[in-house]
Amino acid sequence: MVSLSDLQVRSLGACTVDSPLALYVEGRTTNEYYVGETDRILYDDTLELIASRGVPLAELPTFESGGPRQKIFFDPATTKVGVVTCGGLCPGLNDVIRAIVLELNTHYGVRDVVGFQHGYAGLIESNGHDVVELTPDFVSRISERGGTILGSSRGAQDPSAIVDRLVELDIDILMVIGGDGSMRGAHNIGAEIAARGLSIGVVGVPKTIDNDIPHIGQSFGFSTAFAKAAESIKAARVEVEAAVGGVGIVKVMGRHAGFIACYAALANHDADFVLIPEVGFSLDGDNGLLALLERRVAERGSAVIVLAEGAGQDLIPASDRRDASGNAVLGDIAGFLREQISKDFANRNQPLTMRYFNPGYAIRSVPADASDSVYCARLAQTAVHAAMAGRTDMVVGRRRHRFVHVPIPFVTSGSHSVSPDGDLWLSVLESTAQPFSMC
Ligand SMILES: Nc1ncnc2c1ncn2[C@@H]1O[C@H](COP(=O)(O)OP(=O)(O)OP(=O)(O)O)[C@@H](O)[C@H]1O
Ligand SMILES: O=P(O)(O)OC[C@H]1O[C@](O)(CO)[C@@H](O)[C@@H]1O
Ligand SMILES: [Mg+2]
Repeated sequence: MVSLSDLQVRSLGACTVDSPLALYVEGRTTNEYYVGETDRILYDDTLELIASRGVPLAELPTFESGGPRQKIFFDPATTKVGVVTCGGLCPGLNDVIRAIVLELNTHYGVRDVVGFQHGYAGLIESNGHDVVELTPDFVSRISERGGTILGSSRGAQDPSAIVDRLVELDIDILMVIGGDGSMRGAHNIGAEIAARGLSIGVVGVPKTIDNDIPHIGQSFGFSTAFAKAAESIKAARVEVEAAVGGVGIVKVMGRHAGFIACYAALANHDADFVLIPEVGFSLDGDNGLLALLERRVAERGSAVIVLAEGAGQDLIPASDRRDASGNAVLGDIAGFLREQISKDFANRNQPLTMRYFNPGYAIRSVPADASDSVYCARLAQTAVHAAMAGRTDMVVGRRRHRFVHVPIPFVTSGSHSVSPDGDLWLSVLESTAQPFSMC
């Protein structure tokens, strides 16, 4: 059960420096669009949930609000900030970098901003990666490009060596743009900083096209990524409708969470089946995928399956392979399904035209769309406000339209996934007309 103490954000110390942004917030109190500095944002969103806690108002779990403060911890004239991007690519990484640099420069007057190349590896001196000066000019057009101008990487790095490097370079704030693994790394760096009694802030902007980081609302780039995946589903629909016995399989990313598959399928209602890691399915039996597929092709002439890469892993031999960061390398469920479906149609002498689409990296290497660009900029601005106010070991998020600060240990204590009992999965079932249980 979440408690207020889980949501307390760590601070480097008292805020005693006048913020250059003080005028913007002077005299403002909480309203529909703004949350006052001393006010907090509710974790629960229904009366019943709140009432069920049975605690006084002041003890309800609540988040610290994001946004500029009147007083800040760091003196902008002497503050140096480092930025790093880690893990897989995601639309909007460059938008976040750009907005961090511009917010620091334009509003706070922080001139000293540097970028570390290729993730945490760039913070290990012996790796020999250059430290890049991030100026407003340098970042002005970068959001037009996909990827990250800083590069990224996976793989473990020693937090002690990273803190040595931060100290050597006089960094006051490290901004980490990365996924769950990166945030675990950021927490370890923050712990090493605290153990040495240093005043270096570590603030994260969570990144994941899988949308699997909990408590932050929707992650940036997710919407761009699923829109791109939806293009392949549309193409699959066109292909299978023109074929005899057309069956399309569209495999999309989603190691442990099926959000991309669900949203991409819902985007244009072109899917007949959506298979995700959170909901098991069988191949055989009256309610198994093969029988259902056979019936759907008989009824409608064709079918499209949207497949998250992490779905149906229990149907194929388990692999103990891991990537450099320790993430499980998944088995090839798409290859397995193609083979099984082909065999099944052949056994029944039913014509089959299989069309396989794997949009793969194409959905995460594109630039952010306009909506995601706005979201990236606002998350980055919120992260800068938090960092300048001395907050540390935290990430920014947006819950029910309010920007919030979330402690890193809270976001890394679990993961966000599609609930089989939730309204998103119900929408998918309604859209595809696939049965509630395929087992
Ligand atoms: N448990 C952990 N503890 C400390 N550092 C970690 C941990 N997991 C990952 N990291 C570090 O964070 C960086 C990125 O991690 P990872 O490759 O898992 O990607 P990620 O941040 O989770 O992004 P995504 O999974 O969305 O691509 C790597 O340098 C890795 O060493
Ligand atoms: O090939 P890479 O870079 O390890 O990334 C693959 C993984 O990255 C993710 O997109 C998360 O960033 C997963 O969905 C996917 O399995
Ligand atoms: Mg991850």
